[in-house]
Amino acid sequence: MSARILDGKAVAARIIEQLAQQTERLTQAGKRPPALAVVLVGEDPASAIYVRSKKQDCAKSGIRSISHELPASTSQEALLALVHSLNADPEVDGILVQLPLPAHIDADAITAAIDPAKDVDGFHSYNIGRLAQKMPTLRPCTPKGMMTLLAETGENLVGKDAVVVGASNIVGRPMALELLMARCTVTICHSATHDLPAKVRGADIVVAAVGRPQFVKGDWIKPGAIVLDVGINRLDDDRITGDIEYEVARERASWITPVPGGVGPMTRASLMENTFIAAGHTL
Ligand SMILES: Nc1nc(=O)c2c([nH]1)NC[C@@H]1CN(c3ccc(C(=O)N[C@@H](CCC(=O)O)C(=O)O)cc3)C=[N+]21
Ligand SMILES: [Mg+2]
Repeated sequence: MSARILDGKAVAARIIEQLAQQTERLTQAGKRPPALAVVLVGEDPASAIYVRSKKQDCAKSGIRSISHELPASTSQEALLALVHSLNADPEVDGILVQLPLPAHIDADAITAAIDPAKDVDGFHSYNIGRLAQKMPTLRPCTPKGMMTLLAETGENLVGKDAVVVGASNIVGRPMALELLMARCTVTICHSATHDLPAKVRGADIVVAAVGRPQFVKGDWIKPGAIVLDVGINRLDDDRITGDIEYEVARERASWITPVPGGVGPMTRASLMENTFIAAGHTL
């Protein structure tokens, strides 16, 4: 069997097209479009590329993007002051501070300073806590995008065994909470997990979010499993590859996300959706 492809790029384009129609209706009704403040500190080339694509997504969605590009030498106090002013600005609905931040800045303190109602990344403890209590508010973008892709499969998720490989605050943990809310039985694996292959072999749904190329081997995949690959690993020749051994995995999976063109574009589409929600609109 060869897996069906979960085409994140196509699904994301459809979501953004629908948001564009919604903005059109808002502006025709005399309302302002949703506004997203994007804060970039320093010159990390990957971050600069991501921020540029987020601005393009805003343009396509009709969202106003407000860009703040600060030097790498920016102090923690100056960045906190910017966050506080964006929190207080009624023209700003969503705030995204691009990660990673320079080492001299405490990223957790910045995340905590963002008004939870404007936290379109869904990283703030309040938003994570709401998700943990199955009363989600703004949901972390990458997990949210993966849940949208799972819905695209049309499969009933209830009772499925899900294995999340990677336990980060921004992907693995919130993805486990999303899958739990969808009534999967969830196992979170991390660097201290014993016999990872056995855990993955039992999974109906596999999520790989470890940030190491081809870390999850294709022959660990249970035949018929749904496979979601969060990895964006840049190779020496500038191509990108996922966390899963794709060529082998796709011969066993029922559905699989490609890299690129899978989870990444869905993260960005979810960010646009969250900006609408933060602006007080329903989708
Ligand atoms: N505050 C904050 N929020 C984030 O959501 C955030 C962040 N910081 N820092 C960096 C990571 C990474 N991330 C990606 C989003 C989309 C793609 C994406 O669209 N990837 C495309 C293209 C990949 C490429 O060619 O480089 C794809 O997978 O097809 C990748 C990576 C968001 N992040
Ligand atoms: Mg995000």
